Amino acid sequence: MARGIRRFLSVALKVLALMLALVLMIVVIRTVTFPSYQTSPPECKVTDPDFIPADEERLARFTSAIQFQTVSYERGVGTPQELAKFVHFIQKSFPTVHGSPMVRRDVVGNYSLLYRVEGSDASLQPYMLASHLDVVPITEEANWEAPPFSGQVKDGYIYGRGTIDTKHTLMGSLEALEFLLSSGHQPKRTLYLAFGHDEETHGVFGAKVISKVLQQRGEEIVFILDEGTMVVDDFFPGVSKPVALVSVSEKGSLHVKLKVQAEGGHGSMPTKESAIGILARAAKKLEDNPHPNMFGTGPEARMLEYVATEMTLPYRMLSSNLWLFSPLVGWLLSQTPQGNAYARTTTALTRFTAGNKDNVISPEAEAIVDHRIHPMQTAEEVLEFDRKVINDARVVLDVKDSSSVFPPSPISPHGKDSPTYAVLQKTIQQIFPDALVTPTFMVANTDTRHYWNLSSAIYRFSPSAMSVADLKRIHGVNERISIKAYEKVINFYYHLISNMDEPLDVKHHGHTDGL
Ligand SMILES: CCCCCCCC/C=C\CCCCCCCC(=O)N[C@@H](Cc1ccccc1)C(=O)O
Ligand SMILES: [Zn+2]
Ligand SMILES: [Zn+2]
Repeated sequence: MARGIRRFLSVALKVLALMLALVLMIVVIRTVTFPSYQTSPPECKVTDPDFIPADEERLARFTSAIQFQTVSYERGVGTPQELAKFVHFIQKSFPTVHGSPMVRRDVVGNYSLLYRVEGSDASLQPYMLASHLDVVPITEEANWEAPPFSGQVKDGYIYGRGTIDTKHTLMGSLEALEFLLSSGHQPKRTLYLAFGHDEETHGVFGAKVISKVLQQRGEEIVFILDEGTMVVDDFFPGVSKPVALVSVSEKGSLHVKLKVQAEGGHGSMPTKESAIGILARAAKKLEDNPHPNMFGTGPEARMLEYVATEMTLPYRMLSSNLWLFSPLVGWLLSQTPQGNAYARTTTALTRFTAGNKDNVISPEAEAIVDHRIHPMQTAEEVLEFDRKVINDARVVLDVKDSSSVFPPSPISPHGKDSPTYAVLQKTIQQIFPDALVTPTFMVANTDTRHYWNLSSAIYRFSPSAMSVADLKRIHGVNERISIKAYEKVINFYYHLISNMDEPLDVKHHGHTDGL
């Protein structure tokens, strides 16, 4: 009997050792042979003579744009007078764009702008560059190094709300178009510029209406480029080069309203539990029980695979073997707020409302939870998960409103077989020759959710470089962009518009990516 067990154990150990050796062999082979998704940068770089300098005039136009306080507060609550002034300023600042017979400009939904620049070849499908006119409100004004609507230049940086979200892309694309049209150039392919005025409050009066207008015109857009992820200097341990993150998809959204109604009364004679206490416990449970780590089940894995061959050995091994190491990489990512946003559906408690008097027990309390849904999850699954975690019938969970719930976006074509991704990659490499380029998804949302019906190739990329630490300036304190970075923004659009004069085809570089 004992001999039988010994024999069984010995065989089992041998099988285990064999399996381990096999796994190790696969890991090593994949690490060594993993395909490179990177191509060498094209010849033409930003130092070419046909380069638009951010001279005094262009800089002055940009800093003036920052001075318009085009704040969106809530759905339908914004700053109409500031928007009207900003729209007028744009018209005055780009006389060639606004005077050209090739350009049709429509004001949509009172303040949003839609430009159509007629291409010389009507057989080519148009493309569209999108941005937005509005900005989020100011927080912690006292902590800003320069007043938030000043556009002040300090140590080579322009400070102000909107400098990176996203008046830089709005003004940069207009500067590029103004330059091109002033030099007598007519693009071959028709180009739209679309600037919504309420992106920061769901875009229902701006981008949604622009989308309807384009749909009524029967437009099919070959690709759309909106604000989005950017070139990140310190992307991931083991990658020394900057990485240009092109978002080919976007997380879904679900804002959940939690509501508790309980007995109110005199503050001197409290019952055991209050609406505030019940709601606070429920909210804390949600914070303490995050949604499952789903790294590796969606398009986020591509983000690391595309740069795997450029990583130092240990990280290269992990990224080229996500079939095995996804749980470990997912855990590593979840250690920072930015990485965690790629790994799972996030849960943010953003509002908590209750009570209006120091000595009155509030009979009700409400909170809002802002979920951004991982591409492999649905809003229904997220709501169900929350209900189970809270497990308290006194807490009523509801979708806040219809505009705050939408699924993860479709995934746009990417990789070397996608001509639209390829033209973006080429343009990025012209402006950021050191950067690696990789697809990813957006962890925040953009106006593009209103454009899904117009194009199957929607990209979200802001052509400026920053460190991961600088990401908190977006919607935060001391939002800023360097003059050099703004210059690159202008030249990115200039090169992109020029590149779009060439036929959209695929250059066969590197290896097949199998996508
Ligand atoms: C491996 C880790 C690498 C980390 C790299 C991080 C890369 C950069 C990630 C994110 C970039 C953020 C881009 C910011 C764009 C902002 C767009 C925006 O703010 N949209 C609003 C729209 C909205 C949604 C809900 C209610 C109102 C408005 C948003 O998403 O909040
Ligand atoms: Zn934005
Ligand atoms: Zn924003």
